[in-house]
Amino acid sequence: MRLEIEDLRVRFGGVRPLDGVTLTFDSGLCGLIGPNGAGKTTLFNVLSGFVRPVSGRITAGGTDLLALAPHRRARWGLRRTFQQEQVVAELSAAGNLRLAADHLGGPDEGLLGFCGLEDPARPAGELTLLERRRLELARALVGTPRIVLLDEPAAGLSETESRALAEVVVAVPEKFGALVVLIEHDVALVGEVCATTAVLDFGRLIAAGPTAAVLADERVRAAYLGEAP
Ligand SMILES: Nc1ncnc2c1ncn2[C@@H]1O[C@H](COP(=O)(O)OP(=O)(O)OP(=O)(O)O)[C@@H](O)[C@H]1O
Repeated sequence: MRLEIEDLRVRFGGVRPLDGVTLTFDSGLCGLIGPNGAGKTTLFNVLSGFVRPVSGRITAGGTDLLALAPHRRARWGLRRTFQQEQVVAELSAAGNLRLAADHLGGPDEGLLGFCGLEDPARPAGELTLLERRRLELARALVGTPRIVLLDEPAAGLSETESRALAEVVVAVPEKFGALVVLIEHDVALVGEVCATTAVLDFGRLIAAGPTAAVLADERVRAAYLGEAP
């Protein structure tokens, strides 16, 4: 599933969170990194339809994504998670999944198990942070996901927990045939799990390609890792 973004521009008053971004995500698990305020979440918001760009084109597997209303993008197979938790504490894990599946089809019997949640009956409010993140991921995989946007799913998790969650994330592209874009602050984790990575800085793309080369790029080190070029 190829996602092509062309000359994308977003303005919030005088702020330009995306300032002419052209970028292709090809397939598999792709990293999206950059300093705070670089425009990563805004890009997800444009892709999922929460923010309308002033100009640009987005084509996903040949479909003009911007021409589709947000709910039609979801039905088409666009999924995302948010930085703020979406799970309902009073509902069971399975109940949360059913809620997400209401308009999107499914849920698949094995989805919670695939995400590492063994007890579908447990209320979400009793789950650990890692388990809730597993549930958020499961919610983003209901129906037929074609593009899955994950906005810092490992935020607040320990290193061990992040790796445990990443184990599931890396298995998503093959299992579902979906493109996964992962926003992640832990650059080491991105280096471990993402074959390709794109870097935003001040609303512009400063590097993209094979992750190892991108992380070694001088502009990336200067902008993102705080090292002098
Ligand atoms: N609704 C909004 N109104 C005005 N400015 C906004 C709005 N949303 C985001 N911004 C600004 O747009 C820029 C990009 O923000 P965005 O959240 O996309 O960055 P980010 O790369 O996801 O950052 P972080 O890593 O901190 O989540 C920032 O300068 C932010 O303050």
